[in-house]
Amino acid sequence: MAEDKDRRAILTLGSAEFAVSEYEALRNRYHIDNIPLAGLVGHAGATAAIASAVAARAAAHKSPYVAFIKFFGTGVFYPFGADIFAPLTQNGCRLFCGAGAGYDNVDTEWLASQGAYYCNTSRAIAVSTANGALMLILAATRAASQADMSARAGKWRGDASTPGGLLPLGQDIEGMTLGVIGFGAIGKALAVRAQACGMKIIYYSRRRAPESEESGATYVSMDDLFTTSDVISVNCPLTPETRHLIGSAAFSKMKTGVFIVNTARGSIIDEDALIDALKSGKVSRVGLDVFANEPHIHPGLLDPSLAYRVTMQPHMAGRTTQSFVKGELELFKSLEEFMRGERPEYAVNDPEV
Ligand SMILES: O=CC(=O)O
Repeated sequence: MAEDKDRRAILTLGSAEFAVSEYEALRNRYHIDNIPLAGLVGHAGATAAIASAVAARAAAHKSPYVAFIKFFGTGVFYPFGADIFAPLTQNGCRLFCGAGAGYDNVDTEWLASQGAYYCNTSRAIAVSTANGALMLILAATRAASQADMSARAGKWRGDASTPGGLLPLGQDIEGMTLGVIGFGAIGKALAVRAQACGMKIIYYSRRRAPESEESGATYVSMDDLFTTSDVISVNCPLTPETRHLIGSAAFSKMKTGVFIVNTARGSIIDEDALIDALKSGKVSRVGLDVFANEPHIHPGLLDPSLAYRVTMQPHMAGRTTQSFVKGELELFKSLEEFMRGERPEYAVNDPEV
């Protein structure tokens, strides 16, 4: 093994737990320091741990970290911006990779201003998240939440004393129009799956996808998507433009009885407006994997008068063993590309220097 001084140094928050042999191979080529997650408390704890790892390396006269990886399980330390990353960027770290698709809690613009890349792992979780969205589409259309509550309460198919009363018949999605908002890797994977179930797919995204990637889905305006969809699935990133994209104005354009599924980010939907739309019957049922104020869930969605029309999960759609293996491999791919002096394929920003 090369002397430590010859090996470029990487700092990680957490450690690989899925693509373990590939990680061991990296350890032979690079010097990797891990900050263990156990015992690390909150954003302040992670900030202090990174600062102290950088300082310890400098005190030992070792070359500074050139790359930083945050593994799965580090969402609890959000947000990741100047305060947490400055000790690294100030010492020349120019690659930041994070497990997961969303990067709404990472200041990628600030990293770019420091000359650093941020790379996500959105392809890795595309299949699992699309499967999770399809599961919620089926759950919403088949009234799965109400059926589950009724069975657990010993009420079989319900009665007047069960929230929602007698269980409604489910609705088959075959022949329904699915409106997909956001047509990245996840939206595309969902479109293919929903089509296999006989749905007609329309989508809206900032840019139309190349025809070869549309898999038969039709590009429409946002308004057309709102007015013609029987089921709407949110699959776009959370940005200042998409915050509360689905609010009272959007609900007023939708078909009465529409089904809504969100596996992207909670704040893309205005939850107060969603609760009003559920109460008025504009929205029939929803499948929610994400919430505006995680891990807290809007009390209106938990209220027994509505809960039976809401299938919910604690942000699980992208979390499978398989997607976590792929996610770690994507982190390593970005690292290797950067180490070879290339622009990493999964970089989401453009470093300024
Ligand atoms: O929500 C999950 C992710 O962003 O990876």
